[in-house]
Amino acid sequence: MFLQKGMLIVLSGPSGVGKGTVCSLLRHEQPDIIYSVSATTRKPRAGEENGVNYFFKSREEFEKMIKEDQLLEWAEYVGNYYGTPRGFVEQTVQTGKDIILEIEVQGALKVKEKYPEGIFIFLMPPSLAELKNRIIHRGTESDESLMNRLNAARNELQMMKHYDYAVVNDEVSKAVKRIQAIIEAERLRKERILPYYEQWLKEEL
Ligand SMILES: Nc1ncnc2c1ncn2[C@@H]1O[C@H](COP(=O)(O)OP(=O)(O)OP(=O)(O)O)[C@@H](O)[C@H]1O
Ligand SMILES: Nc1nc2c(ncn2[C@@H]2O[C@H](COP(=O)(O)O)[C@@H](O)[C@H]2O)c(=O)[nH]1
Repeated sequence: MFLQKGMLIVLSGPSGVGKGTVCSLLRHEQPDIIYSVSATTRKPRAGEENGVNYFFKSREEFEKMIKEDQLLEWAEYVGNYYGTPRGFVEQTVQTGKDIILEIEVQGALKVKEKYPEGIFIFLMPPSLAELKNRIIHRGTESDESLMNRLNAARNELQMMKHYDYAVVNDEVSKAVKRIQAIIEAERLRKERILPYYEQWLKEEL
């Protein structure tokens, strides 16, 4: 647990919904937001770079990170570990900058337990059939991984109720605009409304 200065934003949702795609455009549109790079034991996909897309680790290295409490959250997802390096997130919010974590649902709910002041956004597919199309057309998964990811998606969709916001990714640019509206509203609440509210409570009537 750490004292919040910048906002911690969690973007989560089932595999293939478009979290990475939406985050790339958001990153372009909103360069003031910092992106957390996760650690994983998954093998790199073509074009992925260590330290840019993920910090790629062996299972032993990842388990050492868990033991040394280096991760803010971690989860085992369809056979691999994924986790958020704690130090970078803590330093970023301490310096007053907003950070976004693009993570799956089990990990997001762990962050919510530790850090309920975070902003939790669930990215939804227009339909399950479209979700399946998107993972297939990405062309990165084996048949087994595809089935595992779709099975996980059914459970993950039920966890949507634990999030602050649900955003449909029908069109990438529209989804990004919705997320930007959420971030703007949350910034206004935090910077312009909460400080006055605390002041009013101290006033003598
Ligand atoms: N709004 C959209 N309409 C059509 N296709 C989309 C849309 N958003 C993303 N896609 C496509 O869907 C596929 C999955 O997107 P992406 O890799 O961003 O998903 P993800 O949620 O990050 O997946 P994972 O959790 O597995 O990393 C990609 O091929 C991407 O181009
Ligand atoms: N709990 C966490 N989940 C993470 C993290 N980084 C990424 N992810 C999620 O894992 C799945 C699979 O990712 P893929 O790159 O293999 O397709 C996806 O939902 C990611 O968002 C993390 O640090 N913690």
